[in-house]
Amino acid sequence: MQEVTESTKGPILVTGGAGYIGSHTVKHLLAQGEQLVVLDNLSMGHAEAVPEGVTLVEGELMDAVLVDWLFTEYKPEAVLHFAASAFVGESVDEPLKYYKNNVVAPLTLLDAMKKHGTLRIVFSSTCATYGNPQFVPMDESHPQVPVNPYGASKLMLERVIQDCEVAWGVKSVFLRYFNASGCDFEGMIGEDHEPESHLIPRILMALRGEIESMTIFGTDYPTADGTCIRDYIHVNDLASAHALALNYLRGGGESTAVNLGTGRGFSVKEIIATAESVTGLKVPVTFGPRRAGDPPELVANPAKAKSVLGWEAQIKDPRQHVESAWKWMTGPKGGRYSK
Ligand SMILES: NC(=O)c1ccc[n+]([C@@H]2O[C@H](COP(=O)([O-])OP(=O)(O)OC[C@H]3O[C@@H](n4cnc5c(N)ncnc54)[C@H](O)[C@@H]3O)[C@@H](O)[C@H]2O)c1
Ligand SMILES: O=c1ccn([C@@H]2O[C@H](COP(=O)(O)OP(=O)(O)O[C@H]3O[C@H](CO)[C@H](O)[C@H](O)[C@H]3O)[C@@H](O)[C@H]2O)c(=O)[nH]1
Repeated sequence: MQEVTESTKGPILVTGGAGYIGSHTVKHLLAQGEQLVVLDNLSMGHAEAVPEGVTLVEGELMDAVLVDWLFTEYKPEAVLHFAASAFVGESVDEPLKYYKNNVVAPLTLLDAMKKHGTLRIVFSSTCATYGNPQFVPMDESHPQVPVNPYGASKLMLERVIQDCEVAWGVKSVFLRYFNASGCDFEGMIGEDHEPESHLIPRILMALRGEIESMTIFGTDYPTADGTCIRDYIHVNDLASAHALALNYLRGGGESTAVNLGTGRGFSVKEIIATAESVTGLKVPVTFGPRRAGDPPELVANPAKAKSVLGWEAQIKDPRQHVESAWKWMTGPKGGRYSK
């Protein structure tokens, strides 16, 4: 591996850097002295989530002229590609939105990378590419048979990037995140989706009376308490994985795919109990049917991330996930950006 020094670090293009995971990663990379430019159409992201010192270009990934200009202007040496539509349930109802935004739009990005000779990409993939578990914990060799359009769209882009490597040499790290959760511990950036469909924010919104109750989607899964099990990975752990993946590629690492999870699963009911314990408040709960597209259990085997990238989750206790999300929601911004 080649050594990465300050002089070998060039600018990084971060698509979707104004979003939830992107903005936490931008904060982390900025603190490491990286030069960053964010492209985000602010469909889900927030200008306020992008820190001072980072250029935000508000625009559309699908806009070939804009994306070409970005590469000419900033000459990025690598791309962190977060921009996507990312709700499993919505993808079942609106598959075309997912195939357009998660497969078609990034082709513009890859075209520009090819044209400008940018040969490194870290791609936000997902455990949703695996589908229903054939064994748990799931390692990267688990068959990829997605059970929702979101997972299918992410798997398609993995394949597209692999084909581009054969054709013109782009090197990639596919980071297959499990369930991103929690917020930065300072409480000044966090998760603010409209609408919000993720479990922990929905629980906390119910606690704050922002919604009447939170609905548990399915209590008849083949799990100990009948609710779905997920591996909740703290957003700051995801941020540090991106820094390591970037330096791995800079050091000449071969293309690879790694799971990002803790290796431990928690049921929906266990997360609700954790939120009640952290806040001392009772969550108003209703019971609903299963949500289409939800596998019963998704838990990572994260061993490869450790051996290849030297990464391991540091924030494994779900209490810390809930505490940091609660801090964001009850902090000065009240869990919402002003713009
Ligand atoms: N949240 C999770 O649990 C999770 C798990 C696995 C993978 N991922 C992946 O991680 C990435 C980030 O997820 P997130 O939770 O931060 O989502 P997010 O919606 O908060 O962030 C995505 C960002 O991309 C921007 N964007 C979307 N389409 C765009 C386009 N066409 N042009 C320009 N900008 C665009 C949005 O405005 C938003 O700021 C996504 O690719 C998602 O699929 C998320
Ligand atoms: O109000 C709610 C919200 C969620 N859930 C349940 O909580 C679990 C987690 O759901 P989330 O919506 O928080 O997360 P998903 O597992 O659907 O999806 C997230 O993680 C995936 C990987 O598992 C994807 O990559 C995706 O981008 C990301 O949104 C699921 O069993 C879901 O059915 C509820 O019971 N009630």
